Amino acid sequence: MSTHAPVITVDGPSGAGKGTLCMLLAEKLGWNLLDSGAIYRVLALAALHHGVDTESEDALVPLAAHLDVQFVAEGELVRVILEGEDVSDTLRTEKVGNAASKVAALPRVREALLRRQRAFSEQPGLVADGRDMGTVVFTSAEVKVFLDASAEERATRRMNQLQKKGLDVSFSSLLSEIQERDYRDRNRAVAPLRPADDALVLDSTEMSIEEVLEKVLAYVDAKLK
Ligand SMILES: Nc1ncnc2c1ncn2[C@@H]1O[C@H](COP(=O)(O)OP(=O)(O)O)[C@@H](O)[C@H]1O
Ligand SMILES: Nc1ccn([C@@H]2O[C@H](COP(=O)(O)OP(=O)(O)O)[C@@H](O)[C@H]2O)c(=O)n1
Repeated sequence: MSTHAPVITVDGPSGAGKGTLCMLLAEKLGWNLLDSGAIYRVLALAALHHGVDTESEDALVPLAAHLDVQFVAEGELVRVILEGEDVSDTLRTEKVGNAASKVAALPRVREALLRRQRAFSEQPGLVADGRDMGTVVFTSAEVKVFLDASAEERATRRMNQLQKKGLDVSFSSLLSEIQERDYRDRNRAVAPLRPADDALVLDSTEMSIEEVLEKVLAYVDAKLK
């Protein structure tokens, strides 16, 4: 049995900059990284591939328990392999994000994915990105951050991100998708999106990526001392 590894949790809504911050933190500290949203996305995609209803808890639980997924580090990128197929690009679409937030609202589905997420906690430490990392999955984490930003700023960031990939997207449809997903994530009965009582809450609306990283690194230093 391995000794306890320290954990930093970063929770918050879509587009707040969690993935970016977690990647930079993991790189800087040389720690492992858990993108828990990718696990919910993979499950949603597996359901779509197998024609399983994304609202049927009974059908989704066995799929969640037997998910054949691998996360393969490739330089700075992590490739996601589902049932032998590289699904890294498909996974990031809004369609899959939206389906992920539907499967993620089902209590027994969340339960089935808990162990898989906790298994990422290995030496020398873990940076965990999600919605309930600090409130449910790693409640005794040494450092907890809740990263937020206004919905308009998050939709703008997502639009720029998609445009850089050559995708044509409308701001208004992105904003309403983000608002719909926020509402579902914040109001579900199990593991709703909210800051842990002991989390540092950071509103990044007016902050650059560098400013967010600097502030969080200073907080991590102070907490781990
Ligand atoms: N503080 C920030 N200011 C401006 N853009 C940001 C900031 N943080 C992240 N971004 C950009 O916003 C987009 C969404 O960030 P991401 O890390 O994927 O968010 P999340 O994981 O919370 O959904 C990315 O293109 C990223 O480069
Ligand atoms: N720990 C987590 C992570 C994601 N999720 C769900 O999975 C969806 C996709 O998560 P994500 O982190 O990949 O989404 P983005 O923030 O990248 O848009 C979210 O909208 C949540 O509904 C969750 O319920 N719990």
